[in-house]
Amino acid sequence: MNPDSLKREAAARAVDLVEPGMRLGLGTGSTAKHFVALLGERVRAGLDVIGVPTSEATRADAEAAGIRMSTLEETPALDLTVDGADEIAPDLSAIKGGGGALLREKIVAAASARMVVIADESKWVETLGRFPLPVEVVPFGVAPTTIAVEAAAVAAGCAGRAVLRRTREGHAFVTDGGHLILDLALGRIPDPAALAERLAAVPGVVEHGLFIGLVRTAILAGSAGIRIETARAVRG
Ligand SMILES: O=C[C@H](O)[C@H](O)[C@H](O)COP(=O)(O)O
Repeated sequence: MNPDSLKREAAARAVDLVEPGMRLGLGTGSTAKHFVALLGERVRAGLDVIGVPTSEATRADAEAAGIRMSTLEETPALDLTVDGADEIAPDLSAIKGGGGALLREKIVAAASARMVVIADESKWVETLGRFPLPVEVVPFGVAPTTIAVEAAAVAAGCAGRAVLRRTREGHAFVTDGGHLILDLALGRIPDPAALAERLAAVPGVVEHGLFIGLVRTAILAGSAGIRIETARAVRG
């Protein structure tokens, strides 16, 4: 099965978790896109749910699929968020933000009683860090912020270059919130919690793509079928 079919399999399993009346956080990326499409099919067949999108791209997809949309202002507490991930470790800590949506994704996930990550099995890793960690920063002072982000990594026991994300056309990539993304290539993150704390303390950093203690369930699709991993204890 090709990776896109696996993503769809994982998304289909997550749709089975949706119950009538649920307030849903809708993730961003190629895997979450399958979830939105499949959810749309259920909605058009009569399922009543409300969705809060994690990006403008997802908002457009969800609206096109016929899903009733809301905002966190109108609906500040959500029942379930289903989103993709760039890497997931055995403790269900994750790296997100490959599509640049990490800030809204984290806000939506934190407002949800439950976060489920859907992915093909290639995203499962023993240790986070092979995927460059996205760090969302304000444009003002991006040069010193970049230096401080690299120093934060060293202080947290890892090291690597932070590179400004660019579009294919060579322009700086700008997030839905009007910020920039630094991709921090570390190879391996021995202590994600320590790195998260260090990055959060850097002036100019808006958010980082380490999701720690947020993911409750990971639905992983592989050639041998679906595997479900559940966090033992999250958020105390
Ligand atoms: O910013 C993007 C998100 O965090 C995505 O959920 C993540 O990059 C995974 O995307 P995909 O399902 O396309 O691999």
